Amino acid sequence: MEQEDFYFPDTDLDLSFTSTVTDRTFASSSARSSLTLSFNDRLSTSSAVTTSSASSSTVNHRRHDPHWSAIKSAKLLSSDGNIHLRHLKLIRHLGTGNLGRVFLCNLRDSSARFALKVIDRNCLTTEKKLSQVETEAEILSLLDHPFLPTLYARIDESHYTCLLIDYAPNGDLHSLLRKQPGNCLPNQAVRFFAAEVLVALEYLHAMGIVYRDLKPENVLLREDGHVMLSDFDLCFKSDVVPTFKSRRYRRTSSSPSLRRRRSGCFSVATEEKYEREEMVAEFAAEPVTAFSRSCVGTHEYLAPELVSGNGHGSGVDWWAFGIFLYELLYGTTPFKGESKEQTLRNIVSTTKTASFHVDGDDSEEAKDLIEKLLVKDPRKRLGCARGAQDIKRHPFFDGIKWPLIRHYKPPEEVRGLVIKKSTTRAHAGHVTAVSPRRRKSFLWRALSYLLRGKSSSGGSKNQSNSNYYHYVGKSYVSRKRV
Ligand SMILES: Nc1ncnc2c1ncn2[C@@H]1O[C@H](COP(=O)(O)OP(=O)(O)OP(=O)(O)O)[C@@H](O)[C@H]1O
Repeated sequence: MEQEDFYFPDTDLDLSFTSTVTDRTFASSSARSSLTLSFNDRLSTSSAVTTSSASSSTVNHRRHDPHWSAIKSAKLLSSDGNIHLRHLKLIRHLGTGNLGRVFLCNLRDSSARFALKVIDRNCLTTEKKLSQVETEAEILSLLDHPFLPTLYARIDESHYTCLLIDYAPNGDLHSLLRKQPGNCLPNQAVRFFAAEVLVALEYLHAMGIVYRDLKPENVLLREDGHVMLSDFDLCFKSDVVPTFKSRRYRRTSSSPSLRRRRSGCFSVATEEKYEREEMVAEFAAEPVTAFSRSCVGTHEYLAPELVSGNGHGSGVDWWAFGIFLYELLYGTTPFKGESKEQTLRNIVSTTKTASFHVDGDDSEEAKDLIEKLLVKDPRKRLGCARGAQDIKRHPFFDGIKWPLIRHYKPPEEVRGLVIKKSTTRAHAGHVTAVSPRRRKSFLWRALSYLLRGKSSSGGSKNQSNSNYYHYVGKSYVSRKRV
């Protein structure tokens, strides 16, 4: 069937959003919804997020990104220098969330694809929902990380607020899990996805942002198979004081000489362990003073301190990370009861702990990590004192070179994960490699330098000599001075 295009007419906005073309809606019917129950909205150290315009300027390292180029061109052509809804072409409906609908779209005369989150403010019945829209827009405008979406533009027109962000065509992890035998992923794939989510959470915490809605449904997958956390309406923002300290660290690990099972760049130790002590310089930026009383999140992922309503901080994300790991490995969550109330009772019960019904070589380290994350007292929970650093050092993640994580190969063997090869390279370039344009200009300069040299040697004798003496004379003078 031929795909019908939708253009935003200049005047009648309502018609633009009555798209009947619905493709796969990523949120499956079994997806768990987030709840927002407020015990007390006063946030002690957290600052209320205020409205701001969308990230308007291109950050330097992304200036060659095709999305930013498309935005720049559209702004140049726009009479007032801003992106408007009339500049966008809707391609299809991607899904509907708590606040609005999400569409796949592109800018007219450009092939760069975006996701457009459209929020009809007239349909938001409570102040809380309106403030969630502002929270999401504000958090998005702060982000600049490969595992988090970029906000290209915020468009406020009529009663609509629209957020133009990165499109993740590979669906979400929840849908991917449902395609696997036993609804769970092999250990290597879990290590890959969990490591990327951990790095994204680390970044959010370093910005003072507590995420509060980690679950596979909110982990979207980019075209190149890498993750992109989504949904920031439940976040809260707090102060964070980064620290950089040296610390003596006792490390249990496998002997480097032992054989390791490999899968791409990720490897799992299978044999003996030994202990060694290291001095490590550690950067930690955990918002340890973050405090909120709002009970928000998804039942099965709520931390006990969140359920009890006595106040919580960034530790709720590390608890949720433990549940997330458990779900990826075992296909279910550890405290799930027959009803939502029972689930909450299981979470706060001091006697109920996560049970592990699957055994195997690989699961021992995962089990240990999950147990350390699912500690009911947040003061004793892994990650709550120094943040992601402590979690990264757990043996479950042994062998991962964290600074290179963006360049690891996604687990292609996972059923239903379609990875576009060309974009993997293109995206990797976005992080560290020299961009094609810079490379071109470098080559051009090198070439013109060579050509100048060539014309000097091949040109008239006089010119050649003058260049030669000039060079020798200069270097002679400078040598003497040194
Ligand atoms: N950037 C994106 N790329 C691709 N699909 C997306 C993108 N953002 C959202 N979606 C899809 O659109 C649907 C609606 O997303 P949205 O973020 O509005 O709500 P949600 O994830 O259901 O969360 P909530 O209702 O809790 O806010 C989701 O099913 C999601 O998979």
